[in-house]
Amino acid sequence: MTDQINEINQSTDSTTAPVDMTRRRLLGTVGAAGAAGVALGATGGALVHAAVESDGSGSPELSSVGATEVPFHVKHQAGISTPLQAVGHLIAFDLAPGAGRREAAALLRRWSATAKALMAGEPTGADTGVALDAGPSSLTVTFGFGRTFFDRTGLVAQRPAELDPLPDFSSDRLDPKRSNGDLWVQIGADDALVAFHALRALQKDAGAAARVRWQMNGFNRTPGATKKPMTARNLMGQIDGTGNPKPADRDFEKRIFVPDSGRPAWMANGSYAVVRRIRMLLDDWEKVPVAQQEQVIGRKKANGAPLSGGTETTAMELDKFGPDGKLVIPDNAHARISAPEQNGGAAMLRRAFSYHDGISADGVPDAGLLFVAWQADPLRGFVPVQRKLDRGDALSAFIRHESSGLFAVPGGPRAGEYVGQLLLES
Ligand SMILES: C=CC1=C(C)c2cc3[nH]c(cc4nc(cc5[nH]c(cc1n2)c(C)c5CCC(=O)O)C(CCC(=O)O)=C4C)c(C)c3C=C
Ligand SMILES: [Fe+2]
Repeated sequence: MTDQINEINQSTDSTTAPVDMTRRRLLGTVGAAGAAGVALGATGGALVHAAVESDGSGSPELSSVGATEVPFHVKHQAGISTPLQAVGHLIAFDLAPGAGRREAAALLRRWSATAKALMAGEPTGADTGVALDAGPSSLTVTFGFGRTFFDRTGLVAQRPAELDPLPDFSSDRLDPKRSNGDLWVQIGADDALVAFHALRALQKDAGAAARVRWQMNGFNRTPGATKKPMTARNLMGQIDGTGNPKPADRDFEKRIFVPDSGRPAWMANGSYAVVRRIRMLLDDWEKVPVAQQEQVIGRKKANGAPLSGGTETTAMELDKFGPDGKLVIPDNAHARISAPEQNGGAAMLRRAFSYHDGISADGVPDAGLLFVAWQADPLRGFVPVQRKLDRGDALSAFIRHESSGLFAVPGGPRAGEYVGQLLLES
């Protein structure tokens, strides 16, 4: 068994190329989810692995989540339908004064080369050594363009209408300094050092061309931490991600990605990311009895099952009444209001990270959700749902939207190309 090569196709996502584990020579593979090691995350899958590796030195090495590699050259950029990782960094950049299209093209070329190397577990030119010893750890780096990018680069004619500003919502408490940005980078990895290493490398690549506008750091449960595969929990303790469109759904591609023939042409196979930093008012939430918390969401806290009965994956019965004559899933329950059938089919892929930035000046936890919603068109995904939530969601008493961004994320680069090449060389 010493030289056995285990190839495991981690992906439950038909739109993402298989994750490559061939670079590790494994003695054995023992997944917490069983030999195939497939676990459900918020987006429908997260690999759990624990394995013993021999490097020929006689000392066995533990090789676990670190061995998993997500490919860079794929139809859709990695980090959209990729299983949710344990660590995330979201960073927005503004082009520096004087930097235009030429500088932006050079930057995206540098960023793409760095992302490709790091996602393969390879060092970069001036490597800091922070990620030495670790494998790729499911690292993904995803790049997007904000509305202002097109003004700065003289590419307004190429700007998609989908990047029109999001409407104002009555419950918004947005900080403009932590909102929007010319460029957006999402980093995800199952190892914090690997994620930090990528973050530093990409920040250095920015050089004189772009400056960090804002940065947010998030996390999720570590793959393998639960006994069996589970959807993620958020900092309110709820199972969060159950109702997400699944890659196996017939209309998944259509809902989440711009078609191959879509317009503008440079956005073919791309997607639009709505990013909201949503503070959770945890001191208030944690005083609410669990039964009442469940009424707020419309699902059981322990297992995510709808209040109408069944298990996590049972469909909600929105018309079911209890013996008291009341709807068992209240009419202001978050899961009811946000359900596609209540919103003309509007759906999005929610791929969030939790965040915790300590205690804020007012003495309460600065913690919540780095909400990232993916869709082919924000006007048929996030916007109608948030409009409805804004009008009467029971959850709104316990959350506060503090920043917002909307980014056009082009399709994955073909071999030899960099991300956004079709736009920048159009
Ligand atoms: C505008 C979109 C949404 C925002 C903003 C949002 C914030 C938010 N949600 C939770 C917790 C849960 N959300 C759940 C379901 C759910 N939420 C949205 C949309 C937004 N949520 C959708 C489309 C759905 C799915 C509805 C469905 O198809 O049934 C759930 C239930 C479990 C699940 O399906 O994921 C929870 C829990 C928080 C804490 C939050 C802001 C901090
Ligand atoms: Fe939600």
